[in-house]
Amino acid sequence: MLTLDALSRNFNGQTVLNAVSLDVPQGQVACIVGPSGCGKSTILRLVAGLDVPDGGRIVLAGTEISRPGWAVEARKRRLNMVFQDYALWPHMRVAQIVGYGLRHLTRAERDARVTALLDQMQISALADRLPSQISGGQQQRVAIARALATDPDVLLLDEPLSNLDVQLRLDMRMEFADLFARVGKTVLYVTHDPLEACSFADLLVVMRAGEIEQSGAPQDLFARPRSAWIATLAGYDTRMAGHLIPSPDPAEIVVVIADQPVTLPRSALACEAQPGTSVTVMLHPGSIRLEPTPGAMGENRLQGRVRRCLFEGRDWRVTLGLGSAADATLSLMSPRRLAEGEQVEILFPPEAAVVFRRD
Ligand SMILES: Nc1ncnc2c1ncn2[C@@H]1O[C@H](COP(=O)(O)OP(=O)(O)OP(=O)(O)O)[C@@H](O)[C@H]1O
Repeated sequence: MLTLDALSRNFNGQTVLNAVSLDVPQGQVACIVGPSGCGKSTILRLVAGLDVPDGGRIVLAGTEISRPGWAVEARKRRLNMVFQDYALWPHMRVAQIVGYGLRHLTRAERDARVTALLDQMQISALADRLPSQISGGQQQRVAIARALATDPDVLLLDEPLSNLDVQLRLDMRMEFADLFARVGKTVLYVTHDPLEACSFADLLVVMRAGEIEQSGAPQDLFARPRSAWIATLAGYDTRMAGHLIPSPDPAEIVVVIADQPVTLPRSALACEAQPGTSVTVMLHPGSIRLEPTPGAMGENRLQGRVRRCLFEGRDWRVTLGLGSAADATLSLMSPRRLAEGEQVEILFPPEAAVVFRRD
């Protein structure tokens, strides 16, 4: 288990981490996501031993490794880090780079381990190349092979895919999912892309302004985001302003959006709220339909008029205006083009919506 216990860090009087607590069980992959400057890399640097906290402590496998004014040296921690720019030594060959941390072994032992690692990362053919003679994706693999060489308990990765092109990023997500499952290490992975994180995270940790806003299994977090901001990260692109009116059933809420009532389960509401409260109803475009879902019961319906219809490569992204209210819009993906000004009815299942108080 890797434990961050009320970890705090200040720079020049500014709080960059504010009492961050997190448990990552042995062998699990935790992905920290959040906007630039929220403190993600600061956490990695503290865990790596490149920095010391101002408050709290870090415990690895039951042993304290960091607290204010004291830290186990970085090289004595059983962890390795893969940096965003890979930090490969330019004058060394791939096999030398991977074997660098194994100089205490005999030549034969080291060679065998390096061969196995190159094989595992599918870069055996590159053993004699310099970093300048291999691609970004290959450099990435070398950096990971080097990090795995000393068999650390924890692997730290800081935005490892950010320098790769879109297709390679997608391929590497799959590779990471396989690799992490195979090596069984505890992994702390920093990214600003929640969809990248979802591919392989056991635990998704959403940070904002130096604090953890929500953490949990990606599926749970995406199904029940705790704030409108996390819902946006999770792809709930459609935001509709409305207000609550009394509901005849205590298990449900009724929200009026552009004069049209919709009924939702009370569990859709992220906080306590009384009738009259202004709320934002959020939906994933994928859960909004133009035709009734066969067999679905109790779908909500809203009438709207097409404002814009933009082609997005496969489907059309349609923006609808609802009623006369300027702020009541909705976007959905349609397999066919809709004409601007066309009147349409959309449907969505009640359990697809999440609702937040609008302050
Ligand atoms: N050594 C330092 N001295 C002063 N301020 C620092 C230092 N390191 C980080 N900061 C500040 O702390 C805040 C958090 O930085 P951090 O690098 O952890 O953010 P991040 O979430 O990793 O961002 P990014 O996604 O851009 O890498 C930023 O405002 C940054 O400017």
